[in-house]
Amino acid sequence: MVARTIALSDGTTIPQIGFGVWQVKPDETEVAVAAALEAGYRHVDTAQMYRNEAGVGAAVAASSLNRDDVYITSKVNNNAHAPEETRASVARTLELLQSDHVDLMLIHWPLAMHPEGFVDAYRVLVEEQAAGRIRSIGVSNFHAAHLDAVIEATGVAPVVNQIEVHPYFANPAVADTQARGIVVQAWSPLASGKLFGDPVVEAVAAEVGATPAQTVLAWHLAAGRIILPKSVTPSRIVENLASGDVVLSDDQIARIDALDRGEEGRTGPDPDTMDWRPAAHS
Ligand SMILES: NC(=O)C1=CN([C@@H]2O[C@H](COP(=O)(O)OP(=O)(O)OC[C@H]3O[C@@H](n4cnc5c(N)ncnc54)[C@H](OP(=O)(O)O)[C@@H]3O)[C@@H](O)[C@H]2O)C=CC1
Ligand SMILES: O=C(O)C(=O)[C@@H](O)[C@H](O)C(=O)CO
Repeated sequence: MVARTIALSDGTTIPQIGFGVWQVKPDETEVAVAAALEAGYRHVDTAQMYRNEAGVGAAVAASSLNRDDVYITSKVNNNAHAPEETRASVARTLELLQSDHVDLMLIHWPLAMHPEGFVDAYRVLVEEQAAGRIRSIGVSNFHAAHLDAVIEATGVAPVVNQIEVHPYFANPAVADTQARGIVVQAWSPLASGKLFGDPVVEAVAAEVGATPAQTVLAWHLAAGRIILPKSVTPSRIVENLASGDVVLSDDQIARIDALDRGEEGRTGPDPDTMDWRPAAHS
């Protein structure tokens, strides 16, 4: 398959298909990421919150690939927005990844009850980028006001905004993000599995001779979004990467677009009310 990359506003590029590892158990992460690298993925999406950065780092280190052949994203945890905590958390991420840099570091959630914290954390990411420990800076679960706050405070625009997007939730934040020249990364691109069995998805999949998962992922790719499908099943890991070869017609894309359920389609928290602070970095 053709390796797809997307150009980011800071002059770097990112593979359009990444391997997501939320809910991959820490002791199963190295095996899952090794399978993904073997299948041909060159982009892994982890987070301090997932407690599996060590498995990602171990898989890359044990592979025959060079560190620079693999694009790794992590995310600052919700309990690390104070500047000294952000700095320490980045250092811990690099230690766990066995690397002197992370390709992309995101602010994971803006947090509804602590509106200033994410701006402080973002300022630290700008410093860490200048020091070479972070190649690119991004955000996650940001709405328009959050995006404007970090851009106004630092003059540095995030290169990506990782948000929930899938056929059941088109997410108005997509347009707000793209209007600022920021690339959208779709989290839960398969709606965490809730799309399987949908008659429209099944019908389009049959028409193009692809699986339902590949069809939904191809729908995202056609819109220019980065996707982060997660699987611990080796055959699905291979199947999902092959979505890059699936081509949908304008009519098929429009039929999948029409599945949007608005806010009812969300599978995860709303960033405007999300205020969860998990336990400290492992
Ligand atoms: N920034 C944020 O706040 C968030 C980021 N994310 C990111 O997005 C990634 C993906 O999100 P996630 O919610 O895990 O959901 P996905 O939409 O990727 O769906 C994953 C689920 O679908 C199943 N699945 C995967 N591929 C197939 C297939 N080809 N056929 C049938 N079933 C399949 C998996 O099962 P199995 O593993 O058993 O094969 C799993 O149950 C995360 O890993 C994380 O990187 C997610 C949530 C929030
Ligand atoms: O996976 C992530 O990155 C998350 O932030 C999620 O765990 C999120 O907190 C959630 O609950 C999604 O349903």
